[in-house]
Amino acid sequence: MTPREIVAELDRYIIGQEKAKRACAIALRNRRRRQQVPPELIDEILPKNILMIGSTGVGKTEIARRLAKLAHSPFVKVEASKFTEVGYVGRDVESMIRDLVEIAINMVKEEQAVMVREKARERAVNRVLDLYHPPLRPAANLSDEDRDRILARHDAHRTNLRDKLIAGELDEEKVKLEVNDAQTPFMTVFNGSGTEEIGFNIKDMLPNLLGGGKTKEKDFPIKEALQRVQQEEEQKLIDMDSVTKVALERVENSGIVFLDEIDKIAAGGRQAGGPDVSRQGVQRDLLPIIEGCTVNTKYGMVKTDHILFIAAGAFHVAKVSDLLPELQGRLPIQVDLESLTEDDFFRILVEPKNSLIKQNTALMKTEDVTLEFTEEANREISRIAFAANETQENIGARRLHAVMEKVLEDLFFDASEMGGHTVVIDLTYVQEHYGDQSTSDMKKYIL
Ligand SMILES: Nc1ncnc2c1ncn2[C@@H]1O[C@H](COP(=O)(O)OP(=O)(O)OP(=O)(O)O)[C@@H](O)[C@H]1O
Repeated sequence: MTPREIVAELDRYIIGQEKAKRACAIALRNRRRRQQVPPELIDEILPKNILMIGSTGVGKTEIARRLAKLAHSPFVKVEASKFTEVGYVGRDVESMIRDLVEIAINMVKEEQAVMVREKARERAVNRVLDLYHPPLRPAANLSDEDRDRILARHDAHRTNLRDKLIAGELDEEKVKLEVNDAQTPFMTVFNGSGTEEIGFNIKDMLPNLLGGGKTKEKDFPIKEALQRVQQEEEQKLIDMDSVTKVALERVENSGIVFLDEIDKIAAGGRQAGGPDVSRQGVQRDLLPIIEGCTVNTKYGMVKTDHILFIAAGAFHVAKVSDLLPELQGRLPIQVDLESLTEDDFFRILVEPKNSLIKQNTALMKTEDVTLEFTEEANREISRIAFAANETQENIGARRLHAVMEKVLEDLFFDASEMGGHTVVIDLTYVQEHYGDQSTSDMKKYIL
């Protein structure tokens, strides 16, 4: 996609923040451009990583996440303040690459699962049918004629059952499945790096010790049995070697890491606590990863050269210049995100493809309740959210979620008994349902 197309696509979800959207679109395109230049030049061209500066809830993560979705990129969001310098107890910075790989593995596995789903479903139907009505083994002393006749009848019956099974008519019938009887003990292994991987490996190595080898039979309704067996068959059909290969390639060539709260590891960023030296240590550890190095993961080595890093922070206390100059250099594209206005709130409420209004309307539809918001109601919700941010903590557009939840609380409670009705959320509805003195007389609003 060209930067223009990327921005147009981002516009469908994110209101305003034009500069940030442009910067991200350019960075994404430049990564591709850099991958295509002659190899001897690649090292000369610094990757164009981004630093987004803006308060909480103004769309920083949303832009990065949407960008990743557009590019089908593995995406991970990590908080820089959670890291500790190598050699100290806690998460080391390389773990973000391991997390990214894990995400990519799941992503590719899911894609492959979709491709083998039909085949897995067919196998699951056959297996569950065998359990429900096993194939017949006629007695050996029968004449050929009798055997053929019995088999034909049995087959016809099975075909009939098969159709019923597929049609869901046998969903409530029971079959026995073997299930793993493992009671995996809760175990945490602390060490400086990659805690999660060590826990995992021990489990792999010593399945019997952890009861992983034992199975027992259990009754399941056919509907659930089908799902379980299908999942099992999907796992069998998925080629893990190819999943790993594709996932590693995808991380290296199109991975995106969103490094939030980068300001908290800057010198002068008071919130993080701890001495400035340790925060500087984390910054130093970040340098090689952002610049391009090789990280060892349990799936293999990963080169970080082409991973796109988007760092973000509010920089209310610390300043960008408090970051190590080398780190600033690795984040050459710096963009300020604007604070959102009341009008932005209104647009965020209604315009995006996944806007809160659309989400809640869809939720209500599942109860056969039609929800209609009037423009005045949306204006009022935006006004309340904006005012709350002024008087309380400013949490950006997240405030809209909080206000909306409160406004719709009664409705969410009652909706299950209101099927077939239309509810109009107008100005008075919002005013009456927001705030502690909500006078929840729903009847007035039901059409
Ligand atoms: N400009 C915007 N357009 C549309 N939705 C937005 C915008 N800004 C924020 N939102 C919505 O608000 C919520 C929070 O936004 P987001 O996660 O991007 O915050 P952020 O700026 O990354 O803050 P933080 O650094 O605290 O994570 C999201 O659900 C998002 O949908």
